[in-house]
Amino acid sequence: IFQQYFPNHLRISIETYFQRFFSFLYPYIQITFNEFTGERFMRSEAYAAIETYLSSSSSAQARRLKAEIIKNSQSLVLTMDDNEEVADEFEGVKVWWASGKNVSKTQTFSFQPVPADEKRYYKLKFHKKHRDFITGSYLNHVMKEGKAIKVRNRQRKLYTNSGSSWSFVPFEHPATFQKLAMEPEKKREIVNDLITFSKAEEFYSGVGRAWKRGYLLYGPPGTGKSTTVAAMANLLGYDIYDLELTAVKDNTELKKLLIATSSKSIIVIEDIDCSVDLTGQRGKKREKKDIEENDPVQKFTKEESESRNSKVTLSGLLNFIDGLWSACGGERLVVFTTNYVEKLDPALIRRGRMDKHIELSYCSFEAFKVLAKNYLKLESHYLFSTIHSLLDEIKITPADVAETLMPKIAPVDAESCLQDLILALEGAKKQAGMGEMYPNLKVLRHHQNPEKE
Ligand SMILES: Nc1ncnc2c1ncn2[C@@H]1O[C@H](COP(=O)(O)OP(=O)(O)OP(=O)(O)O)[C@@H](O)[C@H]1O
Ligand SMILES: [Mg+2]
Repeated sequence: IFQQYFPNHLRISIETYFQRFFSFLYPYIQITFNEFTGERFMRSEAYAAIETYLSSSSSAQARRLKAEIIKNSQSLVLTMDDNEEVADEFEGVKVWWASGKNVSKTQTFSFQPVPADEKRYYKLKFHKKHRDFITGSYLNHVMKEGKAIKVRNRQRKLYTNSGSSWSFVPFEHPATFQKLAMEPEKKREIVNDLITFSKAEEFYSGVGRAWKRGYLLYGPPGTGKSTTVAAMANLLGYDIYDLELTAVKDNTELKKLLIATSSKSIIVIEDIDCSVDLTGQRGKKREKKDIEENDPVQKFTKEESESRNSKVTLSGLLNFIDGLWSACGGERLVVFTTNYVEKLDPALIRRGRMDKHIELSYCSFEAFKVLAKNYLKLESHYLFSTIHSLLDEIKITPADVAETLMPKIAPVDAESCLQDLILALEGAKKQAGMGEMYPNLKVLRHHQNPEKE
């Protein structure tokens, strides 16, 4: 009726006045965040951040939810369904979020049903007196929090290098510091160091250093070096880049790999002493240093040609650790593990490159108690005192202790496991004694049955 009886120009001005009048009375402001903006196939970053941000409050408030599987089919995430509304409060200001979708049918002729083109959006509604606060601090908070939740929820990855690129599998190692057999004091120190590092972005930029930290884990085989790396990744929620140096062609490829790593990650080089020929390279490095003092240009060309036709060198590795870091931002840990710390070049492990040196050693009684609790659910036992005095005398790795404590029959018989451990320790003690008496005698290890010896 309105369209029929009012002339066109009158209709437009009535509509405009009506809208003005309405917005004068209506005290709220709305902002729409569309899922797709501009390029049809680029999902809006803001929309994704809002979706994750709202997933926590919406699962408590909304009546209709959408479920989605993330983390490699392991956990469900709930977000609000279309046309739902949830309220949120930030620093005492209340806002409302509503979800919705616009459906536009595509006009193509086909016998098969064409899926409708759905455009989802979130609408934010707030009182107009909070305009500056909402468009400033509140939306910043939403974006930041949304991204942080996404990082927490993501499936973490374990990368390995193949050629000059990384390939990955989901990282699902269950190791935690809680379960790690180590003196409590040392454990606390490492955990504090890691957490301080992960929160120290401002400190690092304040003192003008790249946000990275180097750890050197050393100790005999089976003392938990690799397990500690996994526990570090789990504690901080980082990805792991397991760098196999022997598979890297040259220094250039090493740099390429480095640049391709992401922020919030641990770059591990296991058994660093076996990866590069450090003694050989040290000689070369000295020679190079002499040249450098005499003729910098000649030194440069020599290094260039060396890096092009040889394998990874010590100097390449050193550049890898500190040369390029400042260029690619973000937090990173570099971890080296080795069985022979004394074999390493001092240049490689000086402070500033490897900031923290952690020795992982044979199993102490404190460490044993953690293992007994993990494997046998034992807090105390009358055999503990015997084990305590044996552990003070005998060097045995946590891996060997863990092996004796592994349940071999069901139901678990804790006492027989502890007896096994005592036998193993006594066997080792006997061996050590024989070794002292006959230093040239090679004794085979029979942990389970020392009588055989
Ligand atoms: N400190 C520890 N706490 C708990 N478990 C441990 C510890 N040390 C070793 N283990 C157990 O022993 C096994 C071997 O440990 P891990 O691979 O971490 O040793 P490693 O020090 O990396 O040895 P390698 O030098 O041979 O690489 C692990 O599966 C783990 O279960
Ligand atoms: Mg290891």
